[in-house]
Amino acid sequence: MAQLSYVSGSVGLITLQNPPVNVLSAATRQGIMESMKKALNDPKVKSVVICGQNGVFCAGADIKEFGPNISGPSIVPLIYDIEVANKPVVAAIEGSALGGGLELALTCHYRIAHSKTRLGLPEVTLGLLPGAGGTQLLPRLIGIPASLELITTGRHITAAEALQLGLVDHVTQSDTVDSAVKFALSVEGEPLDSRRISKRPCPHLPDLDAVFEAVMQKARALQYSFFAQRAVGRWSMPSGASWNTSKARPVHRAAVLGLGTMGRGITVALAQAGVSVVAVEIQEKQLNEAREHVYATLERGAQQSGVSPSCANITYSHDIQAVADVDLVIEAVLEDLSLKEKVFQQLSAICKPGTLLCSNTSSLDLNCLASQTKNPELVVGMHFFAPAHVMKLLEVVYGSKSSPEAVATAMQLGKKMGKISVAVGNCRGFVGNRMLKPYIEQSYFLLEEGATPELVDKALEEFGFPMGVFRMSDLSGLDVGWRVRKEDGLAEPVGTSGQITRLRGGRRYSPLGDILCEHGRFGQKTGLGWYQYGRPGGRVAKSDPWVFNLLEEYRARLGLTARPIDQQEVLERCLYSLINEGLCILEEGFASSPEDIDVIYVFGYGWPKHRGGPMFYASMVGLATVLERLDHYYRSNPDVPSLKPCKLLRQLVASGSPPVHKWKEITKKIQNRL
Ligand SMILES: CCCCCCCC(=O)CC(=O)SCCNC(=O)CCNC(=O)[C@H](O)C(C)(C)COP(=O)(O)OP(=O)(O)OC[C@H]1O[C@@H](n2cnc3c(N)ncnc32)[C@H](O)[C@@H]1OP(=O)(O)O
Ligand SMILES: NC(=O)C1=CN([C@@H]2O[C@H](COP(=O)(O)OP(=O)(O)OC[C@H]3O[C@@H](n4cnc5c(N)ncnc54)[C@H](O)[C@@H]3O)[C@@H](O)[C@H]2O)C=CC1
Repeated sequence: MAQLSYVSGSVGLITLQNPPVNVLSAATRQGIMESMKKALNDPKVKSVVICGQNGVFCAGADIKEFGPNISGPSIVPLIYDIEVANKPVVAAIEGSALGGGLELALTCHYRIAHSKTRLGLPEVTLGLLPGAGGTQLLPRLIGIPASLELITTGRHITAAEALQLGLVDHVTQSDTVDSAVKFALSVEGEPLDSRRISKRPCPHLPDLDAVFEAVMQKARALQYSFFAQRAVGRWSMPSGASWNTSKARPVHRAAVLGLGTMGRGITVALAQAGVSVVAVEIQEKQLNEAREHVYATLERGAQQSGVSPSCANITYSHDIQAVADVDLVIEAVLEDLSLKEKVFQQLSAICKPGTLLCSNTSSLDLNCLASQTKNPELVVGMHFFAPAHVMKLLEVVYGSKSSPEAVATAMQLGKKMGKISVAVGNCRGFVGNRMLKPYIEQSYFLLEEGATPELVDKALEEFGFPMGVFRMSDLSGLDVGWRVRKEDGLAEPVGTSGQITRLRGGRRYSPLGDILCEHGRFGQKTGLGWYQYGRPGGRVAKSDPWVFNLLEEYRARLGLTARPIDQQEVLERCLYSLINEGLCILEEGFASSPEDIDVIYVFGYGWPKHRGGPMFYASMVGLATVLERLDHYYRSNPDVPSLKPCKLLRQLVASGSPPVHKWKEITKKIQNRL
């Protein structure tokens, strides 16, 4: 299971031979031990190279061997013997060096890796620690912060990253074993003391406590997130109705109305949950496309999960009368109030008594829709996120007349569809989109003041968002917000020579997003937005000089001088204004707990899970700090109301900044609406 051969006169080549991935089975460990012994005792051998057969170094311990009766030589003395060897030992790493495989490489005196190699300590994913030296050797080689990250996440890294970290000595594009043999020849006879990692001191870090505290905070945030995810199921409404006093109705048959982007995803998610669906679309072309799209998505999903597709459960129609006998309808027609009002009138007339009428609206007033029906208590919002069959989050929106039973039914259906459902009140943008508004607004203001989309996105991506605000806006389409701003009377044509006003209704307003849309730059779909994408539908964002010119001209037209803006300011302004809005929502009672808000942000908006969510993050940063910074920014921007710290934030700070799970005691006292 490990073979010793002799190459280039003085190199002993030990090849692990345990296909397919050369795991350290008992026989392989035995083989390595015996080959090492032979090579070290052989006077002809001046250096040793260890490699794996078939282009794979070693995938670690043989997981199949784990159990009470493990036999063969123990890995720790084996590894020790390699490190203390008095001839240089070089690891020739190809394919994978994982777990015990990487530990084996760490005991060698030198490491040469092929550029396509992946390295890592994935033990944590198996419920183990890298106990064969990994926890001790890696920090001595690459430092504590990088080791902590690799050990606690189990992340695999590329050879390029390993080289950058100092984990390998050299990366090659050519034959790894050849390179390692040449290298071994070049170091024969050289002193080895400095190459024995266990003999090195652990790198000194002046702020070691801070490093460990940051890791502990991450762990606390993940634990918080785990419980928050479960807490949202225990929903309550301002009336006092809650999950344990309200019974959900069974939903066997549901209808989806409007088979555009959202309706298709919702149809897929319902079918996958085993609910039979009546899918209704007025446009013949859209209906046919939707049928194909839904079928293909279900097929793909079934292939991946190994179950048979649920297409038999779906019937398609272009006639709204087809919804007459369903238990629940999810309306997903265009975002147009008069159209939706008409649709709700029709549904109320057609559906059998007791049918729940849900809307997927993202911004319209649910009470207006409910008022069009005979039974407004049966109307709730089911706000899915695109793509609806993938995204985990569902906001279940209750209007002023929604019955607890209707809310319970939508929550239960969401759960059945594999969603994390959060019950929220009916305010503009509900919870998630309402909080997004000040976040986006601040990012525009930062551009006016001197930032670039790249700078803002970098700060947010390094914070942990998968995409910064500008890349995200390009992905979801800039025209969507533009349409809403036009309807709200905010967006006015700017043109090239007209006067630009930056105050609307006494508030600061940035028309930058509107200017982009006036130029037909709607984001990825048009190939141009805050970045350029090469072609309509392109996905790779590249910096666009056109945007830089626009920003310069815009500032010049307004007499603004660009100033340096650092990442800290980006984070404070974008995140604290979003947090402030979340606290307003809590204060006003549109969300019943900080956990609800955090779950919405983690599962719907890419907030990094290891930072818990906006409310948890605020408490980690310190509510007093958030308050002080908001006060600071509001003083210099009195025309930006979203920077004005809300009452709840002041009260929380005045009460000694209690931990998140104690906020309810304070919010209960000041919730004054609904
Ligand atoms: C006292 C002695 C006790 C020792 C105690 C020391 C403690 C330790 O040292 C701790 C450890 O190493 S724990 C193991 C850590 N290593 C891993 O988690 C790597 C797991 N493997 C992979 O990621 C991929 O297979 C990999 C990326 C490597 C390759 O991916 P591919 O997609 O190319 O191939 P797969 O289809 O995944 O795998 C091919 C076949 O190999 C089997 N296999 C992979 N890793 C194994 C492993 N570590 N142990 C046992 N079998 C393993 C895999 O199951 C598959 O087999 P078949 O399903 O039969 O084809
Ligand atoms: N696109 C998104 O990312 C999200 C959209 N939403 C909301 O979902 C709803 C739908 O949005 P999209 O799917 O993006 O729109 P879309 O424009 O892709 O699809 C709407 C579909 O409704 C059809 N339709 C219009 N009137 C109809 C009627 N009377 N009966 C049956 N079908 C009718 C249209 O022909 C069209 O196919 C909107 O309220 C939107 O605000 C909610 C969350 C995210």
